[in-house]
Amino acid sequence: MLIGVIADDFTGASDIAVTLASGLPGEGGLHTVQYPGVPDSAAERHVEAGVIALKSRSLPADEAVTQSLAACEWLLAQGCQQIVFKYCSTFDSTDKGNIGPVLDALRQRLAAKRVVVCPAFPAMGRTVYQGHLFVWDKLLNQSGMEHHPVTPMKDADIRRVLQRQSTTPVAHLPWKLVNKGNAVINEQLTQLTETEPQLIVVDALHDEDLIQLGIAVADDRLISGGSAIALALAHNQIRAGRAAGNPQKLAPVAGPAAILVGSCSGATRGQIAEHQKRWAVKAVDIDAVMEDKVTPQQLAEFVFAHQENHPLVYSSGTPDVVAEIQQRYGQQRVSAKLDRLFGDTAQLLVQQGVRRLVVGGGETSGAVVSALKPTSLQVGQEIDPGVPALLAGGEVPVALALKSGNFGRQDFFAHALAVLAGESASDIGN
Ligand SMILES: Nc1ncnc2c1ncn2[C@@H]1O[C@H](COP(=O)(O)OP(=O)(O)O)[C@@H](O)[C@H]1O
Ligand SMILES: O=C(O)[C@@H](O)C(=O)COP(=O)(O)O
Repeated sequence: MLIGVIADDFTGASDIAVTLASGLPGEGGLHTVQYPGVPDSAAERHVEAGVIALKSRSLPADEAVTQSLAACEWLLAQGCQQIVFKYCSTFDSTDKGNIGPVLDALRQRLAAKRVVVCPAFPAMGRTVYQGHLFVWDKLLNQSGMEHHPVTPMKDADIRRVLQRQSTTPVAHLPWKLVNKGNAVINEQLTQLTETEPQLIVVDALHDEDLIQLGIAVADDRLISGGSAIALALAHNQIRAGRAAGNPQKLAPVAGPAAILVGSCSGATRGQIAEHQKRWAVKAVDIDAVMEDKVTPQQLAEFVFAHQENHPLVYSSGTPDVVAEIQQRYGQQRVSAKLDRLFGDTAQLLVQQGVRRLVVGGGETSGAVVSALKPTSLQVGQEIDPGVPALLAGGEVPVALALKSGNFGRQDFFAHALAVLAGESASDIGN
């Protein structure tokens, strides 16, 4: 294994996995496998990039650190020369962690003097300029992320957000220097860290900035960012003659399907509304969930009764509704109950024959995949930016798509089911 990634959630893991598997256009990528949690045995020899998906974004910081260090040890034992810590392109975290504490711990473990921090993902409108994170034309704290149910983002200055979480000094590399290309970036990163280690927030507006940054840090032991930090990482390995850039293909999976959605983002709520115009949709009643009155069996019955209509089950609510529910029951209790319900439902659905599963939301995806317990996920074609088709091996293969809350076209859910089955969008009546 050449490159090892520690991802703080499951959708983020598949986002960076497809970036590594795709590589730069015309060059090919790395043979990439996503692991749900730290594996208890060695990776297969042909794996060039291993992405460990943790559900650490919402854990207390000390637990996130312990899990991230365990992931790092396993990746090092597989031979990785470079470790990437992948967090969200909207830098999802709280003042108590977890990005800063995990970076501090990994930096010490890997004796890294300079660690780049770049959540930019230009394909999805996330750019970093003057140390501030934008989502399209809005500052992060005015983008809707200020209402996130678990990690509300109320400050767009990534330098300030990170410094509140980290004991390592935070520096900044502005775009006017990034724009000069990889040699200048490399030189600047070294200069900034001459006297002491630093976490360096790097501006990036275009994919090309991230490609130049990726080339500049080719020999860094530890780097960090959103998925676009990996744009040039396959290129670095191919250029060094350590990888050949072979494409990866997954066989399509037919059979019963279900869509489970726990993301409350504006994008996801729009996608649910679009889905509802044509297909079968069921909202779960949160009060009933909190009183244990909603069972996986009920949800499975709905799914199997509507197989012809791409059945979708969701818990998602508007910011007002979410705030009210959280006030009544407590955020952690609500999330724990919903995670459990979606995980148990996914398990039952697969037992009863579901072979294609699309999930909306990072935490929700973590709950679903953890309940299914696949040992690894093969990475296939990109369904939409940042969302690949995945294949959970085992006795019965299950095709998965794990959609980040904020990602995906308007008709994502039906489109993803079609792609997993190897159909074109027109086959589902578009
Ligand atoms: N109606 C609701 N009220 C309160 N919390 C909810 C509701 N529906 C889902 N949640 C919780 O909101 C969180 C959404 O996070 P996640 O699944 O990661 O989505 P995203 O990818 O948009 O961040 C989960 O913890 C989920 O359990
Ligand atoms: O970087 C991103 O935006 C995604 O890869 C990601 O981490 C998604 O997290 P969720 O929005 O919680 O699904």
